[in-house]
Amino acid sequence: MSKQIQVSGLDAYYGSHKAIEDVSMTIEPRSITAFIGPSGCGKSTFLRTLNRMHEVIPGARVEGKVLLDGEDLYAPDVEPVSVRRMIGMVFQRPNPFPTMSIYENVAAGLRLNSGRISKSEMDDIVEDSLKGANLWNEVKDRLNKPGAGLSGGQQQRLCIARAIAVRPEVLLMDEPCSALDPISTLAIEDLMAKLKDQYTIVIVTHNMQQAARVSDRTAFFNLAEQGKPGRVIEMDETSRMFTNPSQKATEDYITGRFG
Ligand SMILES: Nc1ncnc2c1ncn2[C@@H]1O[C@H](COP(=O)(O)OP(=O)(O)OP(=O)(O)O)[C@@H](O)[C@H]1O
Repeated sequence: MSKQIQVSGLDAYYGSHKAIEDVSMTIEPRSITAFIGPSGCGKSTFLRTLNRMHEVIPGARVEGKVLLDGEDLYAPDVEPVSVRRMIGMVFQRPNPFPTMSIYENVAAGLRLNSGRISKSEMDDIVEDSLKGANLWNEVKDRLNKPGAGLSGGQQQRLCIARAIAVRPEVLLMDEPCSALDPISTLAIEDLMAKLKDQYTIVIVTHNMQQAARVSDRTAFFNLAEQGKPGRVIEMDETSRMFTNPSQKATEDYITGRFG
């Protein structure tokens, strides 16, 4: 259930504005890759090109290649919806469907993506997904209560349960903890460490300690200069990036000298 992503020569545009340029990287399965870098350098844009969410924005487009275990995600015969099923996404603000129950929130993605599923099969998947997201014990007695009644950290784990219910290959997380308190943040980080046994995980984070704690590899994005597109300055093992980066700009960013 975990696949490699290979990106080569990727540019992403909003209309005529080129937001990122010439990004190439390999994202390994069963590992966590972190994207760091100053605001506006294109981390979220790049993340959204990996599951074809970028093109949802009118006028937005991509050039270059994204391969999932060798398969071109931008080939003409590939449906963006099937890409988004294989490569799930968790956003900055927990966004459960507010009026739906906890159970229905987890089942929602499956109902959209799969054919008929029996009640008992659905029960099993909902339970497995909530267990997978470390939320089952907290909600098992109130599955029919609204998702909006959970705490922020619980809501984010509910969104992760919803994302994994469709059994994706990859989980993209765009600052998944930035709206959470430190305890909930640690719960999500523990969960990520557990999920990486099964999934390819990519996380955008502004929190250097978080990148250092959770990720195996880190990519540092930056603008070549103001007004120019963002690019990857350096990518390496996280331990090396944070102790002995090869680029001065990486070191300056990590040590808080800019950004
Ligand atoms: N929907 C959009 N329409 C037009 N331009 C956009 C859109 N979203 C982002 N951009 C532009 O693309 C560039 C990269 O933005 P992006 O949000 O990807 O950066 P980021 O590194 O994720 O920033 P942050 O860390 O602040 O979230 C910026 O110049 C931004 O203004």
